Amino acid sequence: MGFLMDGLDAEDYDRAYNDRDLLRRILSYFRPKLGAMFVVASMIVLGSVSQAAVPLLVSLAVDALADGTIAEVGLHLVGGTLLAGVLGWGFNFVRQWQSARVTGDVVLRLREDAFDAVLARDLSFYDETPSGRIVSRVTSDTDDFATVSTLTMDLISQVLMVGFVTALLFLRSVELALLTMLVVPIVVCIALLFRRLARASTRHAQRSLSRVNANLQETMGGIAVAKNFRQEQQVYDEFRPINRQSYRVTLRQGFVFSAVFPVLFLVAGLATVALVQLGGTAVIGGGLSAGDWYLFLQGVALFWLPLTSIAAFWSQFQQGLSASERVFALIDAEPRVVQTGAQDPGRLAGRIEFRDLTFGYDPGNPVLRDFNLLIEAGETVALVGHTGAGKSTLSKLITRFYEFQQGSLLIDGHDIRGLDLPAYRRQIGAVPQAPFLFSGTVADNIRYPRPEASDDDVLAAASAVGGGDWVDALPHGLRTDVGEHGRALSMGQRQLVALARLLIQDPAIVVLDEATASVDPLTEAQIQEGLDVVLAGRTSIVIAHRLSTIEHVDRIIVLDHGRIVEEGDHPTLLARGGRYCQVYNTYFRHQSPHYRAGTGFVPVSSS
Ligand SMILES: Nc1ncnc2c1ncn2[C@@H]1O[C@H](COP(=O)(O)OP(=O)(O)OP(=O)(O)O)[C@@H](O)[C@H]1O
Repeated sequence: MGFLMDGLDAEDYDRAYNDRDLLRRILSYFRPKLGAMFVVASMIVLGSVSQAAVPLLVSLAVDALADGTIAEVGLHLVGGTLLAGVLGWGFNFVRQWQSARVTGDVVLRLREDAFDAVLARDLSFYDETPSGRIVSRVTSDTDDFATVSTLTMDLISQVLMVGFVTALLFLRSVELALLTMLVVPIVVCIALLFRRLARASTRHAQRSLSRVNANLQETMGGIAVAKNFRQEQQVYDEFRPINRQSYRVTLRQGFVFSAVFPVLFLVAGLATVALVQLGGTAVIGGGLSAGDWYLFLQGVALFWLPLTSIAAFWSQFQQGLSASERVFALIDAEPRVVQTGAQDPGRLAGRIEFRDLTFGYDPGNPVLRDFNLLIEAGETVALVGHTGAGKSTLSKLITRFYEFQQGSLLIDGHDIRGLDLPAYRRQIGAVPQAPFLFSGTVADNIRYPRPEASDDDVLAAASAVGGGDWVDALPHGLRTDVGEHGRALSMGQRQLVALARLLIQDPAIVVLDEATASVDPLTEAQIQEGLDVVLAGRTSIVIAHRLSTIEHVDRIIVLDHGRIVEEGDHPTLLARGGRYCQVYNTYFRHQSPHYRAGTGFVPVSSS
């Protein structure tokens, strides 16, 4: 059991809604479709009446046969039965057509809402939630929700049908009708019990499916790495138990669902036997006509079918309910980054001040503790330090992707929490180590932050970066297709596109994570020139990996375990022989053009 449920826990943002809230929420999606739903409801009523009319007409025919009047009424009854059948088909057709439209529109809106919610989530949400699980919520869960609405319409139609048949049965024989009704509480109890089991097993099945999706998504994302290291077998070994778990959980769900039917059929079978016996005796004794008896037996079948399918309906209904619960939880997830105001920052000068700031991805385990740092407007600062020192963390706080727990972060003297976030972010140019390019042309990607930028603007930006020679080297210049994730361009070219994109954005603050991937010397020179152009006149925070960068910045900040252990410019820090020199010896020394293996160490004082 433990293994069966491994990894099927709820996500952090999952929540359980009570049935009433959930239904109210679902209904809010149907409210705009009231007109079409009215048509569907009318069709359901008319369809159920015409369906119930058929056995009634046949029972009249049986009575007419018994009392010899069939010759007079036969034709009418045949015509009536035919008409009821044709009308029933027509009503059903209109109902299906309209309900498909209602369902389609509702799912469309729900999926849009879910997608909007996904886009609105903070970066921390993506750190914690595998993307496959998110995809699963936006796609298959909204589909399951669609099933609920289709089934709900079916259920209403079934309930109406049961209502009509019950009325008919009571009209014919109160005793037999009461006997039939006796079984209803038993069926309802079974259905209710089943409802609980179904909901739990359905929830597990959905979670296990989203685990499969998440694993697939990650595998596809890292397939190149896996193949490089010949780790296909390991990837397969990881996938296998997750897939098998999904199989087992789904099987369990199937078992729960199928267990209910035999029980229901047994109850129905026993009731039918009793009715045949009692009804037959009544006909022989003359208390009931043959037609009525026929109507009863037909009626029981008509009566049982909806009841059993109502019980079976719970399974999918529960599936849809827990799916909608999952989608609503995604939509309602609380943002972690909370703005207390929406002050227009205007054009930023770019002064950044961390004041006694404490932050941890896990609040109980801070990465930065009472951290203080002042970066003046227009200053270029390089962050260096060993891996895990907190360099990226600083940049993520400046871009406001994460919420800090204590202290303050001031931008031009204003609390970052009080700024209009979209307006602030528009003035932050963030360049990750491996710049992400969207499918499209080089020009499309450069234009990305400002879609209305003219071709001349784009060309000017591209030319300003590294002299623009790199554009000529592309097969179709700016119209070159970059392929999925920019795969058609070299890493160096992608970086140049990202720099040109920054120029179009014209941010006040640039946060740049320098690429560690080595590029050829020409591209390296182009990137360096591009950087000089892009960073000029802006506040720049560079997570530095290149010697040429640290040699030219205004100030180097050496971080260690979330603390500033040294700061100053390159020559000063080198002369000091402190922590910077250790970092230099490890990461930058070998990038010197005069480097020979085992040489270039700067002395580090022992203190
Ligand atoms: N998304 C995250 N969730 C939890 N912990 C994280 C997350 N990102 C970073 N950390 C932790 O925070 C600490 C600082 O990480 P950070 O990424 O800022 O270091 P860094 O100096 O940028 O390292 P690198 O040079 O390797 O990128 C590390 O201990 C790291 O394990």
